Amino acid sequence: MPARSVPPVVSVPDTPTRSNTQNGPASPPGTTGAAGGDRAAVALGQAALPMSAGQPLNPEAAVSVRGLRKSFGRKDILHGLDFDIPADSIVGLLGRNGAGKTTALSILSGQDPATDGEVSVLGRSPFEDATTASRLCFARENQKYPESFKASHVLRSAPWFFEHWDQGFAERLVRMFRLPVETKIQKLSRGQLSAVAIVVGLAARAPLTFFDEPYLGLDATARQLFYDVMLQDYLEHPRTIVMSTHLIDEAADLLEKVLVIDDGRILLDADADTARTAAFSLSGPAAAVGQVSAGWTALNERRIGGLLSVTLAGQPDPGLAAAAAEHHLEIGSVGLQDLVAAIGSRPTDALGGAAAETSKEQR
Ligand SMILES: Nc1ncnc2c1ncn2[C@@H]1O[C@H](COP(=O)(O)OP(=O)(O)OP(=O)(O)O)[C@@H](O)[C@H]1O
Repeated sequence: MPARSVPPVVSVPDTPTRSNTQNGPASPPGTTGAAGGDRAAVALGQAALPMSAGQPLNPEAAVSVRGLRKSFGRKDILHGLDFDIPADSIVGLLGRNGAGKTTALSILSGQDPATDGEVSVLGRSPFEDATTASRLCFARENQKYPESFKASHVLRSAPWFFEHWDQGFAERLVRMFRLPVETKIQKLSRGQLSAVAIVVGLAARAPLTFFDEPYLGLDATARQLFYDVMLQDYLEHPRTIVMSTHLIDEAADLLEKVLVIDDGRILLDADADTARTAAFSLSGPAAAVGQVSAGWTALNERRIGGLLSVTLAGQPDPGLAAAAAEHHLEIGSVGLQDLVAAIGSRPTDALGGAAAETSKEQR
């Protein structure tokens, strides 16, 4: 049986990924002969797939991006992104190191020009636009400040930049994060620099806030404090918050929508609930896992000795559940972190290769 590369179900809408009729072995007990890839694509759903190109900008969205490209010299970093960020939501921009998250945020915040494409932020083109700049806050730990600046200077000057700045809230945050406001910023630890960014990002109450990995250097207690206080303040003062993060499971409960970016491409664009049910795991003896998962789209696999765990797109149907039970295989849920790791772990030009290899080895 020839191995076949499986198209990237998470980034190619409506593409059947495999058909048992064409490729697979006999259907496992309890399953039909219908294409598992179709099932998986349906289960991932349109809501989980990246937006298709060619749609007009969405005037209702806080951020609307079409065909966004960015190159540095000859190096292409963003390869034509299409996505919307709904107003009054908390959105996670998720992806591995070097995926292009900061590059995208720099463009959305107007600090960098796009190489190509359309970008609408709060209804305007953001690059070097003073109106947009006055309505957004880009909070990051490596923000540049004048050499002599202390956090107290930052907090005193913030009201000039942010119309909705809440000084009392800023002071409460300073106490919560134990920020030494009279120490020069240059002397602050990485965690304290993150705390400065968090205080500014939250107390600014900007209509649109970008947090770029806001937790760098923060201990677990401080990170939880940040998530709690952000959610509380967001509920009291709804606004649009976009947070790039690697610590996905920590932040998962906050997120209403997730955008997964990898190698400058959007791999997943989904509301968080859809993403949480976009995949499941199947584990047990490798041969049985291979047999039962044949026809399903494998996003990732882990092998330890003779045991295999595969992450499969979609949700288990009764046929798969029965086959898994018969072979004493374990079906598990896949959290957001694992889903992102699974879809981001495959080479972009070989998505599905792991699945094909898995199936091949079984035959
Ligand atoms: N000014 C620049 N010149 C050349 N290449 C750049 C520049 N800025 C970023 N890059 C490259 O663009 C790619 C994406 O970087 P970016 O910082 O956007 O990734 P990221 O997803 O934020 O990563 P991380 O999670 O590690 O912060 C990387 O390969 C990086 O080396």
